[in-house]
Amino acid sequence: MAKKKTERKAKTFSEAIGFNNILNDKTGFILGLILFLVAIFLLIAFISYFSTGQADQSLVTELRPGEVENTAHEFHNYCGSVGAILSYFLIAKCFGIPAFLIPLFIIVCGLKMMRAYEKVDLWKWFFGTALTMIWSSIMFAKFLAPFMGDKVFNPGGGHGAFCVQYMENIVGEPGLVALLVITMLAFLTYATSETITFIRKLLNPVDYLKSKVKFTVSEQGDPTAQSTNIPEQQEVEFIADNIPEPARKKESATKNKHEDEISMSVDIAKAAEQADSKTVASENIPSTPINPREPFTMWKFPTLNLLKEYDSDSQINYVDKEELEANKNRIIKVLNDFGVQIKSIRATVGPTITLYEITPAQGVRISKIKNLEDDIALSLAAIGIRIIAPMPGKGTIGIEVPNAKPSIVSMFSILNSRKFQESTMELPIALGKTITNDVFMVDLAKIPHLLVAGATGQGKSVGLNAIITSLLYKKHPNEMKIVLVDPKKVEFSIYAPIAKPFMAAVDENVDEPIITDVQKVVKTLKGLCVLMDERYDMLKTAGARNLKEYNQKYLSHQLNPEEGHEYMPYLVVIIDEFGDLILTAGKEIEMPITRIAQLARAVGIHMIIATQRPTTTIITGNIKANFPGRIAFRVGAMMDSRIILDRPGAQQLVGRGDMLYLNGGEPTRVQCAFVDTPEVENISDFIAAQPGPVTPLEIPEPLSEDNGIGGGGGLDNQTIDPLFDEAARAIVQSQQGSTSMIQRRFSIGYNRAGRLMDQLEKAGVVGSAQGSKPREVLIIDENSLDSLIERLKSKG
Ligand SMILES: Nc1ncnc2c1ncn2[C@@H]1O[C@H](COP(=O)(O)OP(=O)(O)OP(=O)(O)O)[C@@H](O)[C@H]1O
Repeated sequence: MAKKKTERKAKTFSEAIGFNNILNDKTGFILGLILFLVAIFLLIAFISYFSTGQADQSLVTELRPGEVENTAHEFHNYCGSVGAILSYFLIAKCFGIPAFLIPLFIIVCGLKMMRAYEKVDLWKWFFGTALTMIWSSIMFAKFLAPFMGDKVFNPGGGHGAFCVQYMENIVGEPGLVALLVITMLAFLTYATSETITFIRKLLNPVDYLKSKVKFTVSEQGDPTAQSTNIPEQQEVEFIADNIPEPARKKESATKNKHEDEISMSVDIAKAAEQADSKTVASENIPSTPINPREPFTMWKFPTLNLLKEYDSDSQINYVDKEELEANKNRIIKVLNDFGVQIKSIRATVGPTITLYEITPAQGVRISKIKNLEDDIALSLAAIGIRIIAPMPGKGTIGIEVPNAKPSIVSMFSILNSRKFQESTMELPIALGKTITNDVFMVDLAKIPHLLVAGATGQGKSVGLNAIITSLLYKKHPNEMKIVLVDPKKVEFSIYAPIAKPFMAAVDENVDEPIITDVQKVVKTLKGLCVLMDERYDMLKTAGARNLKEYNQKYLSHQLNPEEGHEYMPYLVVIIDEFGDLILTAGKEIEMPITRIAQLARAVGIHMIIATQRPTTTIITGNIKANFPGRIAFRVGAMMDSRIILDRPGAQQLVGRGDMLYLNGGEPTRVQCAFVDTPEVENISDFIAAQPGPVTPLEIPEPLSEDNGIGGGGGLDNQTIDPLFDEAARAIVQSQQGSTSMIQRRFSIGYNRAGRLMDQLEKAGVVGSAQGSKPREVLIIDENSLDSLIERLKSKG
C-alpha cells in the first residue's frame, strides 16, 4: 500500500517535471515569480502581435543573422524581436488566438510554485488547457477564419488550418463539425456532470417546462422557500471533487419531475486528520519521580505498519451522485405522496451510510413524518434505513440510508488519526468512524463497563478486536492487564502470545490465561472480587479516591512500597459469549459480574461483556443497570434492540460493523473499524518478541470454594438477624426484594430492615440496591432457599 501511495504521488505534475527536487520554499518562490513574469511578457507580446504582426512578418520569416539584436529597432512588437518571433511562432504558426492559453497555464504554474495556490492540480490544468487549445484552434480555423479578412494570421493558427484541411479531405465538412461537437460534449461531460442534465433538458424541453409550472414546494406559498437552502457552491464543490459517475440507471417513467426542483446540499465528510508518526503512543518517559514503566522502559509500542491499509484510507468516502439524487427524489416523492412538503434536504455522506436531513415546510408536524417511517423505508427499498424524527438539537428529520458501495473503515486509518494519537484518555478505545467521518473514541475508564451485543456475524468479534487493538497500541504492560474469557475457545486464541506481558490470571491458569472453561471463569471472577476488595483497602490506607489518584501518589513517593503499596495497572475484563456462560453457570456468573460492575470502577477494573443472544434472561435488569455503555450491532428484531439499547434502532442497521453506541443520551451510529485476524497476529507477535513481564499478573485466589459472592461470604453468623430466615422466605415467596415490605411484614424499623436486606444480599438471596427500585430476587423457589440456608448454617 505504501508502495502504491508512492506510485500515486510520483504522478503529480510537479514531481513529474522535477519541480519537487529543486523546490525549497525560496527557490520555489523565485522560480514561480520568474514564470509569472515570463507569462506576462508573452501576453504583452501576443497582444502587441495583433497590431504589429503584419509589420514584423517579413522580418521574422526571413530572419538574417544579427537581426535578432534589433539594433536599429526594426521590430515593432512591444516585446522586441523575441516577442515578435515567439508571437509569430505560437500564434501564426501553431495555435492562433487560443495560444493565449499558454501564458495562462504558465501563470498557473508560477502561482503554484510560489505556493499562492497550493491545491491547484497542475495535471488537470495541463490537460484542460492543452485540449481546449487544440480544439479551439481547429474551431477558430474553421468558423472564425472566414470573418477575419486579410489578417496576417489564421485565427486558428497553422495547426488549426492544417487540421481543418486534413479532416475535411477525409470526412468532409459535416464530419468535421460532428467531430468538433462530439469532442466538446465528451470534454464537458468529463468536466461536469451537469452537462448530462443540461442535455437531457435540452432533448425534452416540453416535459421540463411542464414540470416547472406544476411545481410548488412551500405549503405557505412562500416563493423564496424553495431556494433558501440551495448552497450553490456546495454543488459546485461536489462536482469539482471529481466524483465517479457510474452509469445512470433507467429512471421510472412515472417519476415525479418536481423532485428535481428541491436542490440538495451535499456534505462529503472530510477524511479524519491523519498523524504522521509510525507509532501511536508516546514513548516519552513520564516526569514523575518513579517511572511506572520500569523495568521495561524501552518498551516499544506496536507500529502502524503491522496494520493493513485499504484503498479507502487515502480517499474520502466514495460518493455516487446518481445514487444521492435517486434517493433524494424517492424521499421527496414519498413525502409528497402523503401530502408532506419539505423546505430543504441535505445529505451527509459517511463511510457506510448517508444521512438525509430534511427540513419540513412550515406547518408540517414532525409526528406526521414520523408516522410515515415505514412508507419511506419501503419506498427506498433498502435494508438499514433508520429514521430519526426529530434530529436531537435540530429542527430536522434524519433519514439514514446505506450506501450502495460502503467503504471499509480500516484500523490503520483510525489509529493513524491525530485524534487517537494525541488522546490523553486513560483507556482509549477507538471504535470507528461516525457519519461525518470523525474518529469515534471513548474512554473505557469513564464508561466504565461496556455491553456489546448483536446477532451472529454482524461484527461483534471484529469490534472486540478493535477495542483490544486500540488498547494495545496505547498502553504499556505495566499500565494495563487484560482478562480474556472465551467460551468459544477460538475467538481470543490469537492473543495467546501476549499472555505474559498483558494478561492477568489466577494461579492455576497462569500457563493458559485465556479462560475457556466455565468453572475457571467463576473462580477468576471471584478472584477479581477479592482483588477489588484488596485494592479498596489499599486505596483507603493511601487516602485516595480512585486508582488514578492512588497511582499518582505512588509515583510521587507518597506511598511506601514496604507497606504493600505498588503501582496498580488497569484491569480490563473481556467476556465473549457471555450469554453461553449465563446459560451454563447462571447466577454464579452473574453475581460476581454484577458486583464487579457495581464497585470496581474506582479501583480500575473495567468489564466488557459480549453476547449474540440479546434476551432478558441474559441481559437482565441487573446487568443493564450496571453496564451503562452499550454497543449494539445489527439484531434480528426490534425487541432485541430494546433489550440492548432500551429503544429500537439496532434492527435497522446494515451489519458488517454498522453499530449504535449508547452511553446515556441518544445513540450514535458508528461504522466499526475493521481489523483482520492477520493484523492482530502481527501485533501479538510484535509484542511477544520484546522483553517484558515474564508471567501474567496474578489475581488472588478466592478464599474458599463457597466464599465470596452468593455463598454467604462476609456474613457473620454471630450478628445475623433472628428474622433472617423468615425475611428470606417472605421475599422468595413474594419475589419482591423491597425493604419497606420487610418493614411492614415484621413491624420493624427502617434501619433494622435495611440491615436485614444487606445480610440477605451478602447471602445471595437478593441482588444489590438499585436506587428506589426493589432489589432483584436471586432465589427462584423455596427449595433453593432451604439449601442455601442449610449451607450457611453448616458453615457455622
Ligand atoms: N467493521 C467491519 N467492517 C467491514 N466488515 C466487517 C466489519 N465487521 C465485520 N465485518 C465482516 O463481517 C464478518 C463477520 O464479523 P464477526 O466475525 O465480527 O461477526 P460476529 O458478530 O462476531 O459473529 P459471531 O457471533 O458468529 O462470532 C467478518 O468476517 C467481516 O467480513
